[in-house]
Amino acid sequence: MIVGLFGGSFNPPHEGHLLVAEIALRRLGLDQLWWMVTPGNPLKNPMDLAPLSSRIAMSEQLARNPRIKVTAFEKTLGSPYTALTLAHVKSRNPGVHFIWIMGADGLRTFHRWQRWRSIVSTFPIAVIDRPGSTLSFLSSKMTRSFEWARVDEDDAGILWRKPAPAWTFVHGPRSALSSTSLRQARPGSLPDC
Ligand SMILES: Nc1ncnc2c1ncn2[C@@H]1O[C@H](COP(=O)(O)OP(=O)(O)OP(=O)(O)O)[C@@H](O)[C@H]1O
Ligand SMILES: O=C(O)c1ccc[n+]([C@@H]2O[C@H](COP(=O)([O-])O)[C@@H](O)[C@H]2O)c1
Repeated sequence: MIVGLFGGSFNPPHEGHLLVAEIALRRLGLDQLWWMVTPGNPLKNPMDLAPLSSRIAMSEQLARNPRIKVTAFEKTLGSPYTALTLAHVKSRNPGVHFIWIMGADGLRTFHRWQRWRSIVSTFPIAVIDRPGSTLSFLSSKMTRSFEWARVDEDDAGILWRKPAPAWTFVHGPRSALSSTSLRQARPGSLPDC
């Protein structure tokens, strides 16, 4: 069993997220993708965040692929920190191969995530291209520190077999959508916090 972990604020979810999920399913050879709606990104302003229940409901409406499972179990864990989530997931699911999935813009701040080196050492990471961040791997502290652990994109389909640290950068169709632009275009459309 190969499972992709795709964490996000999804505030709101959009077609760009769906594209990332579909690319990950196909290119990484995933059996499932867990669309993990965070209780709150520790690096983002909570004032801008719609309630978890509405971000879950909107995600479920958007992600109809039966191999995509929308979940918010980090809320139950009581922690928004990815390092802790991954340690929990790993200990609870022996025998399952996990891959952490993120958009290329995430590389810019990855070294500010709590215990980021431990994240890199827990599961392989697939970075999916995003407009404006195609070259983020050149300057990211994470990718520079772990340059030796880069896996060729041609081997994305066997990334799950590689012991962490291992990461790859996946190119493909791109979407310029962002939750920020949607919030700005439809300021009244999200439920009040
Ligand atoms: N258009 C996109 N292309 C590629 N990756 C994306 C895209 N939109 C979001 N992602 C990735 O999806 C994950 C969740 O992103 P998030 O929910 O923060 O959306 P966002 O559009 O970046 O939101 P915001 O504009 O509020 O920061 C992150 O890993 C992010 O990099
Ligand atoms: O663990 C951290 O310190 C940390 C810091 C920033 C972001 N994250 C996680 O990164 C994922 C993407 O967040 P976002 O807000 O960019 O969609 C989401 O699962 C967050 O919980 C995690």
